[in-house]
Amino acid sequence: MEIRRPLIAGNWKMCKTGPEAVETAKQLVALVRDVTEVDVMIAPPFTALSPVYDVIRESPVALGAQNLFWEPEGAYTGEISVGMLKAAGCRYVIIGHSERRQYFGETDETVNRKIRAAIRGQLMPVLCVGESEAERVSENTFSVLDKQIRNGLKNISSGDLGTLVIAYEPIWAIGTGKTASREQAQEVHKFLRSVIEKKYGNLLAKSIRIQYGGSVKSNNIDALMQMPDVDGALVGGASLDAESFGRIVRFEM
Ligand SMILES: O=C[C@H](O)COP(=O)(O)O
Repeated sequence: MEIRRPLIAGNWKMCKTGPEAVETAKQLVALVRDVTEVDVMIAPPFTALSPVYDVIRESPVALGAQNLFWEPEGAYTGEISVGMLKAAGCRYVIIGHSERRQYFGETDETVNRKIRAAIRGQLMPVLCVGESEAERVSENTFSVLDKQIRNGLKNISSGDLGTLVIAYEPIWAIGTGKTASREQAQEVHKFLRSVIEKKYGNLLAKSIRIQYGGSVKSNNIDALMQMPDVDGALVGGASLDAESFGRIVRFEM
């Protein structure tokens, strides 16, 4: 039986100071207070995690972080551990976003270490994968994604995969206004599910949630969510405004 609870997540990237994030979180809570059928998550910058948690703790909105470091503590200037994220109220953590791969040198190997640290610390990892425009044009989309998933999930057993979410974010669609068509998204999500099936079996493949990300807006979410293998969205720009993100959370099928 395939019952996957949709997960709509807002990645606020390097936007909003603490007070600005608190204000948006308050507006969002008022808009989605009665939402019960969808999991909602927002990932503000590190500096806003604790104050935002104070606003959302009694609401359906869960807190996520945008990154972590795999060591528990020590001399790692500028890094944040799983324990710190949990103490700040986080339940989710986004790992391997293409911006981190592109600008901060993250590789499949570091992504894998971060995923394993999140699982060890009982944070729900959102593993981001996606192909560039050149990789799509040269028809390498599937091989690129296959490699990102297999390397990202190296040495992770099926027992550990339970809470992991995959976010498919084609790089050419991020912040460009160029959304993948719902058919393109479905084709890739189905492929990703088949990769999980080969590695972990049918049951896990059917239960794992796969989000789409890349220029998701209030006017395209409904079409995307109608596709059978699209289980939610990882939203950037359109999640910065509570009204527009609230509408995305209330997608219509
Ligand atoms: O994590 C979110 C994605 O990078 C999508 O960003 P976007 O909705 O601004 O295109």
